[in-house]
Amino acid sequence: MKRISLLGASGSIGTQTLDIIRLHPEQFQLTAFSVGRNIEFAAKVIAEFGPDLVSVQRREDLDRLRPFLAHTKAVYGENGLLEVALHPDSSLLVNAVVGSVGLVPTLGAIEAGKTIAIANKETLVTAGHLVTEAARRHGVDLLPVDSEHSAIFQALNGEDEKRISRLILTASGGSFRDQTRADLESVTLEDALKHPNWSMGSKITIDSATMMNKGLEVIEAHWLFGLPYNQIDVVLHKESIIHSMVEFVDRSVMAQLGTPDMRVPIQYALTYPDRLPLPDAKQLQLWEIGTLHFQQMDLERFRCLRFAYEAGRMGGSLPTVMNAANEAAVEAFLQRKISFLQIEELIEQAMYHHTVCPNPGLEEIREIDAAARRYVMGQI
Ligand SMILES: NC(=O)C1=CN([C@@H]2O[C@H](COP(=O)(O)OP(=O)(O)OC[C@H]3O[C@@H](n4cnc5c(N)ncnc54)[C@H](OP(=O)(O)O)[C@@H]3O)[C@@H](O)[C@H]2O)C=CC1
Ligand SMILES: CC(=O)[C@@H](O)[C@H](O)COP(=O)(O)O
Ligand SMILES: [Mn+2]
Repeated sequence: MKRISLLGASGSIGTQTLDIIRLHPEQFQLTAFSVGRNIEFAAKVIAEFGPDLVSVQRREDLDRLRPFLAHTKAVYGENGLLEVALHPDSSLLVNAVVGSVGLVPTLGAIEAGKTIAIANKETLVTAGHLVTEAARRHGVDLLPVDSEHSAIFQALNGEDEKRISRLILTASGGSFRDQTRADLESVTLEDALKHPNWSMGSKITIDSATMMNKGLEVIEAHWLFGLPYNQIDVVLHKESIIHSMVEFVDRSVMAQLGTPDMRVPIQYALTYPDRLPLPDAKQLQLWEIGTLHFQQMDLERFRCLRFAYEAGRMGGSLPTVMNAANEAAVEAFLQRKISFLQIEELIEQAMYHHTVCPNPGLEEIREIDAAARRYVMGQI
């Protein structure tokens, strides 16, 4: 029996993780979980799974949750996320929270020797050097949940990194893949939230539309698989059937395919190195799809992808700034305070304005993250 702590249970990845736990009650048990503001959902999870611990984002929400607690202890805020991650009975942390708020609980769980199933890419982007170094020191596995990284992990199948020549991430192109830059001047929030292939939380859906999602994923791949940026490529593949590829030194390319369904990589991270059936996942029938399309990425059309390569290559605190500026700008777009194209303008300004700190520690990361958010808010 694997006992699981789950951060971000009420989100898109969180609810699908609960589906997997529900599907295999003999394999998995939910020990502790967090939500943000969705208290009704937390009450349902407590009634169904009877976990030991729940964390909510805000202290004032504890009163709303109290009538549903029974034997479940309730905590709140960033310390609450850490307490969930550190629950002594859990051996696995599924980090499905959105944003760099996931960093401290991830580092805490690694230091406590727990396996990490990581969906929360912002944590790896903002402080990949700290997370991977802590995982190495404590002998902890970082198991990818993100579909592209799970695809690479599966295609690698334990091969030594010396035999890899290139990682090839696929990008759907997001909501505006067929629009020109001129078209982007007048797109709306509603348009941006319509992802062609995946149903996901609002922040990542906007990231897909700006192509920042792929930028974050390039940096995530660098940290998870230890390859330099000149060995990480992106190809536009509008069907999202090939989830990513690995090219080996002999030019052989391994790809992982499947119909778009996040429960597949989530379940693989939970069962690794084993596999379990997922009977109601739609079988891939290539004849139904007929044709798969591929296109070279245009880094002027998708400027956020260029920013991410620049931030990743420069390293130090620049990825922290890019990530925090993106989080703040996307939040402002979701609140209709800025236009779609202002997201990338604000990120570029924040990166330009920052003096890079070469090897930031946790406290510096937190300060630089907060400063980048303040900078973006000050420009709006
Ligand atoms: N959705 C997907 O298919 C994929 C997602 N990812 C990554 O997984 C992560 C989660 O994405 P997704 O599930 O789509 O996001 P959602 O927005 O659907 O869910 C986010 C979760 O985090 C909680 N949350 C948000 N802010 C805070 C906070 N400050 N403190 C505590 N909890 C908070 C939310 O709580 P509440 O709703 O209760 O307020 C919710 O449970 C992201 O990093 C994303 O990039 C990666 C690959 C695919
Ligand atoms: C499902 C998943 O992993 C998302 O990150 C997805 O990849 C988004 O698609 P694009 O960023 O390629 O549009
Ligand atoms: Mn992805």
